[in-house]
Amino acid sequence: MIQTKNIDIIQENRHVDITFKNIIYSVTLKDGSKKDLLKGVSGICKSGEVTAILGSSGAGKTTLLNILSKRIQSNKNQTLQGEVLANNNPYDINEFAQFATYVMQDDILLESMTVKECFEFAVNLKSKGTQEEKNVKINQMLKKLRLERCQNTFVGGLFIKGISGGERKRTSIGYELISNPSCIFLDEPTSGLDSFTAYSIISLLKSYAIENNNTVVFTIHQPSGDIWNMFDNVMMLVNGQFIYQGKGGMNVVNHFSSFGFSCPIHSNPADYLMSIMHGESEVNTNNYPKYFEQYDLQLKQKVSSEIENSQKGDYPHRIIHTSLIYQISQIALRQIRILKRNPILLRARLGQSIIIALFIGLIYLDIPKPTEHYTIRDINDKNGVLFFFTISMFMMTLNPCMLTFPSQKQVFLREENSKLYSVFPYFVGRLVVDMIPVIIFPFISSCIAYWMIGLNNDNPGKFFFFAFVVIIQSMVGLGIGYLGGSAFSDAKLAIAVTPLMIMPFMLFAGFYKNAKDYASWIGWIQYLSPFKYAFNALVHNEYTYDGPTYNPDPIRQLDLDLSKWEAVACLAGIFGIAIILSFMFLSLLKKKVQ
Ligand SMILES: Nc1ncnc2c1ncn2[C@@H]1O[C@H](COP(=O)(O)OP(=O)(O)OP(=O)(O)O)[C@@H](O)[C@H]1O
Repeated sequence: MIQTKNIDIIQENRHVDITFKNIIYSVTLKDGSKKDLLKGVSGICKSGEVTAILGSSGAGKTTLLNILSKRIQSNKNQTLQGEVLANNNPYDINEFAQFATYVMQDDILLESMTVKECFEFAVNLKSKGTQEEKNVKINQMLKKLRLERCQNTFVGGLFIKGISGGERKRTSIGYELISNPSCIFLDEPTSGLDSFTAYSIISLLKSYAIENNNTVVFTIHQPSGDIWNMFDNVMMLVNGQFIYQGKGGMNVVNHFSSFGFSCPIHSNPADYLMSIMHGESEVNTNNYPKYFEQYDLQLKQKVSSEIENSQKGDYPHRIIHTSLIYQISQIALRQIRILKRNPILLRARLGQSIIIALFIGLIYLDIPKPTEHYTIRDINDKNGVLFFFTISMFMMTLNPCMLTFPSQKQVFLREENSKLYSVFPYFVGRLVVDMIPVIIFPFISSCIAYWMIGLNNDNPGKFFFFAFVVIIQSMVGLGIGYLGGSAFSDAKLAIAVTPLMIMPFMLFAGFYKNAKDYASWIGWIQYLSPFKYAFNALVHNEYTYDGPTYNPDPIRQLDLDLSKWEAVACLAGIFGIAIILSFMFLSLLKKKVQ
């Protein structure tokens, strides 16, 4: 056992043979019928080899890869039978992460991180050694993947211009390879890339397989001749069944020519085989029974004996326990970077806080105090501005949160799946950093508007309590943003629905209608409204003067019964509940994705 300051690692034999026996996977469709996606397939992916899973579109390649990486399990809509083993031992999704990693087809990376920072993040959380050793690893990976030139360029995305598609794919692969897993599974690592980049990626994977006897398995659509020659092991799927499995190169060609399907000279074997495999042509589908028959006759037995002779023993256990504090600090540091690198968003929020505060201040400029000549309209104005503050501060936090939380959620799911960290540190690391603007901006707005409006200045405590309530109300906006972002699996739905769901609670704040006047069948909703509690706290703070107060007493008129601290406690409670629920949804979502 090797101990480092932050990490515990147990490492044993690196070699892993993945075997699977008689995998039958079927799903129940919407109309209640059953569809068999894999029909009893068995096979082996050996260590030190590159295994390519080929097949026409919809043949079941990704499904097989997902089953091997334990992302598919039986549930009420799908049944999975058969065995998947690593060195003859069963494993689950958590054990999978101890010796293997999965690179999805979509490159899910944070757009405002540079290539090098992505590697640093992964290496810090999933690798042992001193910082110097880690730096060496990072530089080696950058060199291997030919990413040195763009190492300090942002990954980029919708809002930030970044690296090219090929560089992005290599970054995604490097992000997983840097922790040096024994097995790597990749879903279509070459899709959308030019032939040279595709070739360089497959040759990198080939050398990764050879170097340490690692196991490399990927799905691929239409490999070029050069790429085809690099496959050690080829699996070909048609309609959820194998038509070939065994050594690559000429062995595949020879197998098909043995029963009359000879590849024309000068043709790329992969192109030829795809042409006799795809299901669009009736000639092909008529030939499928022949392919299956020949597989059973010539290859099935060989595959079975290879499975029998596969490596036995334990698979490597790379148990990595970085401390919770370390994980939180890494996530928080990354969040700070993201925050700093979205200056437009930050400046927009700052501008918004100042402009809204000035605007409110000018509209409600110098409302007369109880000692001055005032009218009932002045009290109404004051109620209005206090209520408007509770809404604007809430929405100013909710909106940016709704914009960023769902997109980062995908990154979280990917990284959690790779066991870089768990839900709790992610949550805390993010929350701590997201709270910074939530505290600063409402405070700035309060500083400007409070004095312009001429709110209660009996003592400095009045202003600070006002700012405090406004900040907690913003925190509730953040909590609800987190809740919406984690409860809906679809980001667009979350952005569209969450603000709409919030609107009715504004009606129950006790401003538009007196708190005592709601019908009993619906009045209970007010107790769930953060606007009620924030408004209640602000009203109590404002209308409790040391000297004479307004007449009639606005607190009595509004029937807001809670004391200011009781209201603050309820507000903080809503924030706490929103955060806990959001944490639970994120944990559930994680399980669902697996
Ligand atoms: N949960 C599901 N419910 C219904 N059908 C499904 C489900 N998952 C996959 N399929 C269907 O199963 C078939 C195999 O899907 P899979 O994604 O494995 O194909 P593939 O070989 O990877 O195809 P492609 O190369 O186009 O990505 C497809 O027809 C797909 O539509």
